[in-house]
Amino acid sequence: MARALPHERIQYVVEGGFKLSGEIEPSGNKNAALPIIAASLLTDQRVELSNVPRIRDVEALVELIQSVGAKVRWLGRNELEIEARELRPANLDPDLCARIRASILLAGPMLARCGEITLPPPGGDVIGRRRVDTHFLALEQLGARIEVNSVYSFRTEGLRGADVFLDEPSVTATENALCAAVFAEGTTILRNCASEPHVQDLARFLIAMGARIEGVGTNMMTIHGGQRLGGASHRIGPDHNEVGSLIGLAAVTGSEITIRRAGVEHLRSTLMTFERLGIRCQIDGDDLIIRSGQEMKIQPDFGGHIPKIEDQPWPAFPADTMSIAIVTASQCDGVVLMFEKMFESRMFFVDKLIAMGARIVLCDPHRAIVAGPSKLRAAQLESPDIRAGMAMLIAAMCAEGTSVINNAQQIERGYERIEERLNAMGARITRIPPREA
Ligand SMILES: CC(=O)N[C@H]1[C@@H](OP(=O)(O)OP(=O)(O)OC[C@H]2O[C@@H](n3ccc(=O)[nH]c3=O)[C@H](O)[C@@H]2O)O[C@H](CO)[C@@H](O)[C@@H]1O
Ligand SMILES: C=C(OP(=O)(O)O)C(=O)O
Repeated sequence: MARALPHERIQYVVEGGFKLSGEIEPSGNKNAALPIIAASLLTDQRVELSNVPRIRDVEALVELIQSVGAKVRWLGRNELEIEARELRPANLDPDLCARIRASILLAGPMLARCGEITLPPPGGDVIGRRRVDTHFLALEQLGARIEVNSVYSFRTEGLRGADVFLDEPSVTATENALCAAVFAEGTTILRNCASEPHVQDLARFLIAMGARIEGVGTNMMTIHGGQRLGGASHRIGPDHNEVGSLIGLAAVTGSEITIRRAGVEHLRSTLMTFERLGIRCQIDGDDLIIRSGQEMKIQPDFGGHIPKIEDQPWPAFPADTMSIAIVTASQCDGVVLMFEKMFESRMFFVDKLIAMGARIVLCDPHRAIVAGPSKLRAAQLESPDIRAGMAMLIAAMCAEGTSVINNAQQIERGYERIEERLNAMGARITRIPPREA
């Protein structure tokens, strides 16, 4: 049985009102690293991954793949070596599986390599109902039998290609189906699939291992399966949600920063959304420069109508950047409707922003009207999930006084050494307990 990661409780003490300056590079994308680590189980050869974010979700998934027999070694702070010569489809720690959404990503690769796997239900951010139906739909059509009790048992006598229409473009279900399909005999067509940068990154990794995949970056991928996959070296792409968080943070604190290697090709919808809030970033190659003194004026729709910022499946504005857009809008001049269509609990954290002085009306679980700008006061906060936690950190950094963010381990599920990296640019965040050297 894997050694469970401790449930450490972490607090950030944040002194507000300090401007940032300097350069920062986003970490590797959490939601790319997780499926790519899981997909490393598809080969018995050596895989080397770089730019792997050293975050809690990654540490948890690393423990899980070790518990099924993979040999894993950190070669450097962000370099991971994985060798899955022999795998056994057992011994998964239910507590660890329940902590991360990505534990479900073991289904496709383990079905492919071992023909079976039993998984306790996955966890992840508590932001509303998290469906697994699309995973079952896709894997069943690719030849798996699935029994659902208190655990999910997946079994197959042999995966085979199929023409699969996903009932929704689920990110992790697309990733599971992709891993199963590259191993399956024959051709698979995945229709209505997700195409987020992390899905594309996984596909590129699989191609580097020898898979044949067409349509990467679109909502229809064709996979010619059955190739024996080999080892590969792969660099995880930058985290566009972290870039969005840094843009919001720079704007509300009136800072001037440069985000190096920002992965500009994947930022169009993000940049467009911040422009709607009156925040313009300068693109310089793959770097982004956010100047101080942004206009911060919400751009109305034609005719002066109240504009709407809504998340949608890729390539539209990503749902995971919505909480950041909300806190940023609270510091901009004007009114905007924020519309989050996916998770019914993700917006509840706005009550904390309201308590800090933000002018927000939560209309229903999916819609909030934000009227800005408002002066924020320091507060005692509790981070419910990764992105709300980051939004609170941003609020605390532009508030007057010293705030305390409890449950900051949630933030650390997705953002690597964030207090250290922001402090290097002038922030005043104290982590309790301090990090071990
Ligand atoms: C480990 C991992 O990768 N987690 C991500 C993954 O979770 P996860 O894969 O669990 O989320 P899913 O994609 O399955 O679920 C979200 C569903 O809502 C749909 N949808 C999305 C946006 C929108 O505005 N309206 C809408 O209806 C999506 O197309 C999808 O069908 O994808 C989510 C949606 O991007 C992200 O929040 C999570 O961070
Ligand atoms: C919802 C998120 O992650 P997860 O799916 O891993 O819970 C997120 O990254 O914002």
